[in-house]
Amino acid sequence: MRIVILGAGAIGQLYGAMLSQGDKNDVSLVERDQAAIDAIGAHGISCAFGDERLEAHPPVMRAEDVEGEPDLVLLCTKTPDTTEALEQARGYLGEGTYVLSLQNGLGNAELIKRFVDPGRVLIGMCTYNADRTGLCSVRSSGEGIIKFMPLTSEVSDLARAVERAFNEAGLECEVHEDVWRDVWQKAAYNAALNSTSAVCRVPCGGMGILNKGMDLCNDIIDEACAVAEAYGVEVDATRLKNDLRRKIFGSEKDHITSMAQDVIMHRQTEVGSINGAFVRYAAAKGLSAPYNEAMFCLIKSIESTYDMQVDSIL
Ligand SMILES: NC(=O)C1=CN([C@@H]2O[C@H](COP(=O)(O)OP(=O)(O)OC[C@H]3O[C@@H](n4cnc5c(N)ncnc54)[C@H](OP(=O)(O)O)[C@@H]3O)[C@@H](O)[C@H]2O)C=CC1
Ligand SMILES: CC(C)(CO)C(=O)C(=O)O
Repeated sequence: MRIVILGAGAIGQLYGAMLSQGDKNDVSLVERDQAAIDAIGAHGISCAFGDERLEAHPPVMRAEDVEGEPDLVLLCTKTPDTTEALEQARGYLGEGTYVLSLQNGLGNAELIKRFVDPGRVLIGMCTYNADRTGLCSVRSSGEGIIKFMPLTSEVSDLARAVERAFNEAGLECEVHEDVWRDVWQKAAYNAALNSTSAVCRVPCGGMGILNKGMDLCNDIIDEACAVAEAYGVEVDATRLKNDLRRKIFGSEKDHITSMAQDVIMHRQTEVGSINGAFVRYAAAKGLSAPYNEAMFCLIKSIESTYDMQVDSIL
Protein backbone atom coordinates (compact mmCIF):
# COMPACT_ATOMS: atom_id res chain seq x y z
CA MET A 1 0.00 0.00 0.00
CA ARG A 2 1.28 3.46 -0.85
CA ILE A 3 0.97 5.60 2.29
CA VAL A 4 1.76 9.29 2.77
CA ILE A 5 1.99 10.37 6.42
CA LEU A 6 1.19 14.04 6.86
CA GLY A 7 3.29 15.40 9.75
CA ALA A 8 6.58 13.83 10.87
CA GLY A 9 6.12 14.68 14.54
CA ALA A 10 5.85 12.30 17.49
CA ILE A 11 3.09 9.96 16.30
CA GLY A 12 3.88 10.44 12.57
CA GLN A 13 7.43 9.21 13.15
CA LEU A 14 6.17 6.24 15.20
CA TYR A 15 3.70 5.18 12.47
CA GLY A 16 6.22 5.98 9.73
CA ALA A 17 8.95 3.85 11.27
CA MET A 18 6.64 0.91 12.00
CA LEU A 19 4.65 0.91 8.74
CA SER A 20 7.79 1.12 6.62
CA GLN A 21 9.32 -2.09 8.04
CA GLY A 22 9.68 -4.85 5.42
CA ASP A 23 8.63 -4.33 1.83
CA LYS A 24 4.81 -4.46 2.10
CA ASN A 25 4.20 -0.70 2.16
CA ASP A 26 5.66 2.25 0.32
CA VAL A 27 5.66 4.87 3.07
CA SER A 28 6.74 8.49 2.86
CA LEU A 29 6.35 11.38 5.29
CA VAL A 30 5.46 14.97 4.51
CA GLU A 31 6.73 17.60 6.91
CA ARG A 32 6.85 21.39 6.94
CA ASP A 33 9.76 21.73 9.41
CA GLN A 34 12.92 21.76 7.26
CA ALA A 35 15.14 20.89 10.24
CA ALA A 36 13.14 17.67 10.80
CA ILE A 37 13.24 16.85 7.06
CA ASP A 38 17.02 17.25 7.06
CA ALA A 39 17.51 15.22 10.25
CA ILE A 40 15.28 12.33 9.15
CA GLY A 41 16.84 12.42 5.67
CA ALA A 42 20.33 12.16 7.16
CA HIS A 43 19.76 9.75 10.08
CA GLY A 44 16.38 8.05 9.54
CA ILE A 45 13.89 7.66 12.41
CA SER A 46 14.82 6.06 15.69
CA CYS A 47 12.00 4.71 17.89
CA ALA A 48 12.74 3.57 21.43
CA PHE A 49 10.40 1.09 23.15
CA GLY A 50 12.03 0.77 26.58
CA ASP A 51 15.38 -0.92 25.85
CA GLU A 52 14.37 -1.95 22.32
CA ARG A 53 15.08 0.30 19.39
CA LEU A 54 13.70 0.38 15.86
CA GLU A 55 15.53 2.25 13.10
CA ALA A 56 13.81 3.11 9.82
CA HIS A 57 14.63 5.22 6.78
CA PRO A 58 11.37 6.22 5.08
CA PRO A 59 11.68 9.16 2.68
CA VAL A 60 10.57 12.52 4.08
CA MET A 61 9.78 15.56 1.96
CA ARG A 62 7.79 18.75 1.56
CA ALA A 63 4.23 18.52 0.17
CA GLU A 64 5.21 19.86 -3.26
CA ASP A 65 7.72 17.02 -3.74
CA VAL A 66 5.20 14.15 -3.44
CA GLU A 67 4.86 12.28 -6.74
CA GLY A 68 1.83 10.26 -7.84
CA GLU A 69 -1.34 9.55 -5.87
CA PRO A 70 -1.13 7.46 -2.69
CA ASP A 71 -3.74 4.89 -1.58
CA LEU A 72 -3.80 6.40 1.90
CA VAL A 73 -3.02 9.76 3.46
CA LEU A 74 -2.57 9.36 7.20
CA LEU A 75 -3.14 12.66 9.00
CA CYS A 76 -0.59 13.16 11.79
CA THR A 77 -0.60 16.92 12.17
CA LYS A 78 -2.16 18.61 15.17
CA THR A 79 -5.81 19.51 14.49
CA PRO A 80 -5.26 23.30 14.03
CA ASP A 81 -2.92 22.38 11.13
CA THR A 82 -5.22 19.89 9.37
CA THR A 83 -6.73 22.38 6.91
CA GLU A 84 -3.36 23.78 5.83
CA ALA A 85 -1.89 20.29 5.48
CA LEU A 86 -4.80 19.06 3.32
CA GLU A 87 -4.70 22.26 1.21
CA GLN A 88 -1.07 21.47 0.46
CA ALA A 89 -1.97 17.84 -0.29
CA ARG A 90 -4.60 18.74 -2.93
CA GLY A 91 -2.13 18.03 -5.75
CA TYR A 92 -1.77 14.36 -4.82
CA LEU A 93 -5.21 13.53 -3.36
CA GLY A 94 -6.39 11.31 -6.22
CA GLU A 95 -9.84 9.80 -6.98
CA GLY A 96 -8.75 6.64 -5.17
CA THR A 97 -6.94 8.24 -2.22
CA TYR A 98 -8.42 7.64 1.23
CA VAL A 99 -7.69 9.99 4.14
CA LEU A 100 -7.44 8.54 7.64
CA SER A 101 -7.48 10.67 10.81
CA LEU A 102 -6.57 9.11 14.14
CA GLN A 103 -6.07 12.59 15.59
CA ASN A 104 -7.41 13.41 19.01
CA GLY A 105 -10.49 15.55 19.48
CA LEU A 106 -13.87 15.97 17.82
CA GLY A 107 -14.73 17.43 14.40
CA ASN A 108 -11.89 15.87 12.40
CA ALA A 109 -14.20 14.16 9.89
CA GLU A 110 -15.97 17.46 9.11
CA LEU A 111 -12.63 19.04 8.16
CA ILE A 112 -11.54 16.16 5.93
CA LYS A 113 -14.91 16.08 4.13
CA ARG A 114 -14.03 19.47 2.65
CA PHE A 115 -11.24 17.80 0.68
CA VAL A 116 -12.40 14.25 -0.23
CA ASP A 117 -15.76 12.49 -0.69
CA PRO A 118 -17.23 11.07 2.53
CA GLY A 119 -16.75 7.60 0.96
CA ARG A 120 -13.00 8.07 1.22
CA VAL A 121 -12.88 9.47 4.76
CA LEU A 122 -11.67 7.08 7.47
CA ILE A 123 -12.03 8.29 11.02
CA GLY A 124 -10.91 6.83 14.31
CA MET A 125 -8.69 7.04 17.34
CA CYS A 126 -5.40 5.72 18.63
CA THR A 127 -4.27 5.01 22.19
CA TYR A 128 -0.59 4.52 21.35
CA ASN A 129 1.67 7.20 22.80
CA ALA A 130 4.74 8.87 21.33
CA ASP A 131 7.12 11.45 22.76
CA ARG A 132 9.60 13.38 20.64
CA THR A 133 13.14 12.94 21.98
CA GLY A 134 14.83 14.75 19.10
CA LEU A 135 14.21 15.92 15.55
CA CYS A 136 14.29 12.34 14.26
CA SER A 137 13.74 10.25 17.38
CA VAL A 138 10.74 9.24 19.46
CA ARG A 139 9.96 6.99 22.38
CA SER A 140 6.78 5.05 23.06
CA SER A 141 5.53 2.51 25.58
CA GLY A 142 4.52 0.50 22.50
CA GLU A 143 1.12 -0.29 23.98
CA GLY A 144 -2.18 0.78 22.51
CA ILE A 145 -4.87 0.15 19.96
CA ILE A 146 -6.13 1.86 16.82
CA LYS A 147 -9.82 1.73 15.91
CA PHE A 148 -11.28 3.35 12.83
CA MET A 149 -14.39 3.38 10.64
CA PRO A 150 -15.29 4.56 7.16
CA LEU A 151 -17.40 7.69 7.56
CA THR A 152 -20.10 6.05 5.42
CA SER A 153 -19.92 2.89 7.59
CA GLU A 154 -19.23 0.79 4.47
CA VAL A 155 -16.09 -1.19 5.18
CA SER A 156 -14.32 -1.32 1.80
CA ASP A 157 -11.44 -3.58 0.71
CA LEU A 158 -9.13 -0.59 1.13
CA ALA A 159 -10.29 -0.11 4.75
CA ARG A 160 -9.56 -3.80 5.41
CA ALA A 161 -6.16 -3.43 3.75
CA VAL A 162 -5.38 -0.47 6.03
CA GLU A 163 -6.36 -2.53 9.08
CA ARG A 164 -4.07 -5.35 7.87
CA ALA A 165 -1.17 -2.96 7.19
CA PHE A 166 -1.26 -1.60 10.75
CA ASN A 167 -1.52 -5.08 12.30
CA GLU A 168 1.32 -6.45 10.17
CA ALA A 169 3.42 -3.47 11.30
CA GLY A 170 2.83 -4.42 14.95
CA LEU A 171 0.22 -1.71 15.63
CA GLU A 172 -2.96 -3.37 16.90
CA CYS A 173 -5.81 -2.14 14.73
CA GLU A 174 -9.52 -2.80 14.17
CA VAL A 175 -11.89 -1.45 11.53
CA HIS A 176 -15.61 -1.42 12.37
CA GLU A 177 -18.75 0.10 10.88
CA ASP A 178 -19.06 2.51 13.78
CA VAL A 179 -16.44 3.64 16.29
CA TRP A 180 -18.01 6.94 17.38
CA ARG A 181 -18.19 5.71 20.97
CA ASP A 182 -14.42 5.13 20.96
CA VAL A 183 -13.76 8.53 19.37
CA TRP A 184 -15.87 10.37 21.98
CA GLN A 185 -14.39 8.32 24.84
CA LYS A 186 -10.87 9.08 23.67
CA ALA A 187 -11.77 12.78 23.42
CA ALA A 188 -13.13 12.71 26.99
CA TYR A 189 -9.94 10.99 28.18
CA ASN A 190 -7.81 13.63 26.44
CA ALA A 191 -10.01 16.45 27.76
CA ALA A 192 -9.07 15.34 31.27
CA LEU A 193 -5.48 14.16 30.98
CA ASN A 194 -4.04 16.36 28.23
CA SER A 195 -5.34 19.68 29.55
CA THR A 196 -4.43 19.10 33.21
CA SER A 197 -0.97 17.69 32.43
CA ALA A 198 -0.37 20.62 30.06
CA VAL A 199 -1.24 23.20 32.72
CA CYS A 200 1.04 21.42 35.22
CA ARG A 201 3.70 20.65 32.55
CA VAL A 202 4.15 17.14 33.95
CA PRO A 203 4.29 13.61 32.49
CA CYS A 204 1.00 11.71 32.93
CA GLY A 205 2.23 10.13 36.19
CA GLY A 206 2.33 13.60 37.75
CA MET A 207 -1.46 13.80 37.62
CA GLY A 208 -1.66 10.81 39.98
CA ILE A 209 0.40 12.41 42.74
CA LEU A 210 -2.45 14.36 44.34
CA ASN A 211 -5.96 13.03 44.78
CA LYS A 212 -7.13 16.53 43.85
CA GLY A 213 -5.54 16.16 40.41
CA MET A 214 -7.34 12.85 39.87
CA ASP A 215 -10.60 14.38 41.15
CA LEU A 216 -10.36 17.17 38.58
CA CYS A 217 -9.67 14.66 35.78
CA ASN A 218 -12.68 12.62 36.88
CA ASP A 219 -14.94 15.70 36.94
CA ILE A 220 -13.83 16.62 33.40
CA ILE A 221 -14.54 13.06 32.24
CA ASP A 222 -18.00 13.00 33.85
CA GLU A 223 -18.90 16.29 32.19
CA ALA A 224 -17.55 15.24 28.76
CA CYS A 225 -19.46 11.95 29.00
CA ALA A 226 -22.69 13.82 29.81
CA VAL A 227 -22.20 15.85 26.61
CA ALA A 228 -21.58 12.64 24.60
CA GLU A 229 -24.78 11.16 26.00
CA ALA A 230 -26.71 14.27 24.97
CA TYR A 231 -25.67 13.33 21.41
CA GLY A 232 -26.85 9.74 21.84
CA VAL A 233 -23.33 8.35 22.27
CA GLU A 234 -23.30 5.89 25.13
CA VAL A 235 -20.00 6.18 26.95
CA ASP A 236 -18.79 4.40 30.03
CA ALA A 237 -17.46 7.10 32.38
CA THR A 238 -16.56 4.62 35.12
CA ARG A 239 -14.50 2.51 32.74
CA LEU A 240 -12.77 5.62 31.40
CA LYS A 241 -11.88 6.84 34.89
CA ASN A 242 -10.48 3.40 35.82
CA ASP A 243 -8.57 3.32 32.55
CA LEU A 244 -7.10 6.74 33.30
CA ARG A 245 -6.00 5.72 36.79
CA ARG A 246 -4.47 2.45 35.53
CA LYS A 247 -2.56 4.18 32.72
CA ILE A 248 -1.16 7.11 34.65
CA PHE A 249 0.26 4.72 37.22
CA GLY A 250 1.35 2.26 34.51
CA SER A 251 2.10 2.36 30.80
CA GLU A 252 1.55 6.11 30.44
CA LYS A 253 3.40 7.21 33.59
CA ASP A 254 6.37 8.74 31.74
CA HIS A 255 4.49 9.90 28.64
CA ILE A 256 4.19 13.65 28.17
CA THR A 257 0.77 14.16 26.58
CA SER A 258 0.70 15.71 23.12
CA MET A 259 -0.84 18.87 24.64
CA ALA A 260 1.80 19.10 27.39
CA GLN A 261 4.47 18.66 24.68
CA ASP A 262 2.93 21.65 22.88
CA VAL A 263 2.84 23.85 25.98
CA ILE A 264 6.42 22.92 26.93
CA MET A 265 7.56 23.74 23.37
CA HIS A 266 5.46 26.97 23.30
CA ARG A 267 3.26 25.77 20.41
CA GLN A 268 -0.42 26.14 19.63
CA THR A 269 -2.38 23.26 21.22
CA GLU A 270 -5.41 21.14 20.26
CA VAL A 271 -7.49 22.44 23.18
CA GLY A 272 -10.03 23.92 20.74
CA SER A 273 -10.90 20.51 19.30
CA ILE A 274 -10.79 18.75 22.68
CA ASN A 275 -12.08 20.74 25.70
CA GLY A 276 -13.30 23.53 23.40
CA ALA A 277 -15.30 21.02 21.36
CA PHE A 278 -17.08 19.72 24.47
CA VAL A 279 -17.98 23.31 25.40
CA ARG A 280 -19.39 23.99 21.89
CA TYR A 281 -21.25 20.68 21.64
CA ALA A 282 -22.72 21.24 25.13
CA ALA A 283 -23.88 24.78 24.25
CA ALA A 284 -25.59 23.51 21.09
CA LYS A 285 -27.76 21.28 23.31
CA GLY A 286 -28.42 24.02 25.88
CA LEU A 287 -25.96 22.48 28.35
CA SER A 288 -22.95 23.97 30.05
CA ALA A 289 -19.55 22.34 30.53
CA PRO A 290 -17.80 24.49 33.16
CA TYR A 291 -14.85 22.20 33.87
CA ASN A 292 -14.02 21.92 30.17
CA GLU A 293 -14.58 25.64 29.70
CA ALA A 294 -12.18 26.45 32.54
CA MET A 295 -9.49 24.16 31.07
CA PHE A 296 -10.08 25.65 27.61
CA CYS A 297 -9.66 29.22 28.94
CA LEU A 298 -6.56 28.30 30.96
CA ILE A 299 -4.78 26.60 28.05
CA LYS A 300 -5.73 29.41 25.66
CA SER A 301 -4.32 31.91 28.19
CA ILE A 302 -1.10 29.91 28.46
CA GLU A 303 -0.82 29.74 24.64
CA SER A 304 -1.25 33.49 24.26
CA THR A 305 1.26 34.47 26.95
CA TYR A 306 4.26 32.28 26.12
CA ASP A 307 6.43 35.38 25.71
CA MET A 308 5.31 36.83 29.09
CA GLN A 309 5.63 33.76 31.30
CA VAL A 310 8.01 34.06 34.22
CA ASP A 311 10.25 31.11 35.10
CA SER A 312 12.26 32.80 37.82
CA ILE A 313 12.15 36.10 39.71
CA LEU A 314 15.84 36.17 40.57
N1 LIG B 1 1.83 12.08 20.59
C1 LIG B 1 0.95 11.20 21.05
O1 LIG B 1 1.23 10.41 21.96
C2 LIG B 1 -0.41 11.08 20.45
C3 LIG B 1 -0.85 11.99 19.51
N2 LIG B 1 -2.12 11.82 18.98
C4 LIG B 1 -2.62 12.75 17.98
O2 LIG B 1 -1.82 12.68 16.80
C5 LIG B 1 -1.76 13.95 16.17
C6 LIG B 1 -0.31 14.36 16.02
O3 LIG B 1 0.24 14.51 17.32
P1 LIG B 1 1.81 14.58 17.59
O4 LIG B 1 2.52 13.65 16.70
O5 LIG B 1 1.98 14.45 19.05
O6 LIG B 1 2.10 16.09 17.13
P2 LIG B 1 3.49 16.78 16.78
O7 LIG B 1 3.30 18.22 17.04
O8 LIG B 1 4.61 16.07 17.45
O9 LIG B 1 3.64 16.53 15.22
C7 LIG B 1 2.89 17.17 14.24
C8 LIG B 1 3.82 17.44 13.08
O10 LIG B 1 3.05 17.90 11.97
C9 LIG B 1 3.82 18.94 11.35
N3 LIG B 1 2.95 19.76 10.52
C10 LIG B 1 2.10 20.74 10.87
N4 LIG B 1 1.51 21.27 9.79
C11 LIG B 1 2.01 20.62 8.72
C12 LIG B 1 1.82 20.73 7.32
N5 LIG B 1 1.00 21.62 6.79
N6 LIG B 1 2.50 19.89 6.50
C13 LIG B 1 3.35 18.98 7.02
N7 LIG B 1 3.60 18.84 8.34
C14 LIG B 1 2.94 19.64 9.17
C15 LIG B 1 4.39 19.69 12.54
O11 LIG B 1 5.41 20.58 12.14
P3 LIG B 1 5.82 21.82 13.09
O12 LIG B 1 6.83 21.26 14.04
O13 LIG B 1 6.36 22.80 12.13
O14 LIG B 1 4.56 22.28 13.78
C16 LIG B 1 4.85 18.53 13.40
O15 LIG B 1 6.14 18.08 13.03
C17 LIG B 1 -2.55 14.92 17.06
O16 LIG B 1 -3.86 15.05 16.60
C18 LIG B 1 -2.55 14.20 18.42
O17 LIG B 1 -3.67 14.52 19.20
C19 LIG B 1 -2.94 10.79 19.32
C20 LIG B 1 -2.53 9.88 20.24
C21 LIG B 1 -1.25 9.97 20.91
C1 LIG C 1 -2.27 10.45 26.41
C2 LIG C 1 -2.43 9.86 25.04
C3 LIG C 1 -1.22 9.08 24.61
C4 LIG C 1 -3.61 8.90 25.15
O1 LIG C 1 -3.35 7.59 25.24
C5 LIG C 1 -2.74 10.90 24.03
O2 LIG C 1 -3.69 10.78 23.32
C6 LIG C 1 -1.90 12.12 23.88
O3 LIG C 1 -0.79 12.23 24.42
O4 LIG C 1 -2.39 13.02 23.19
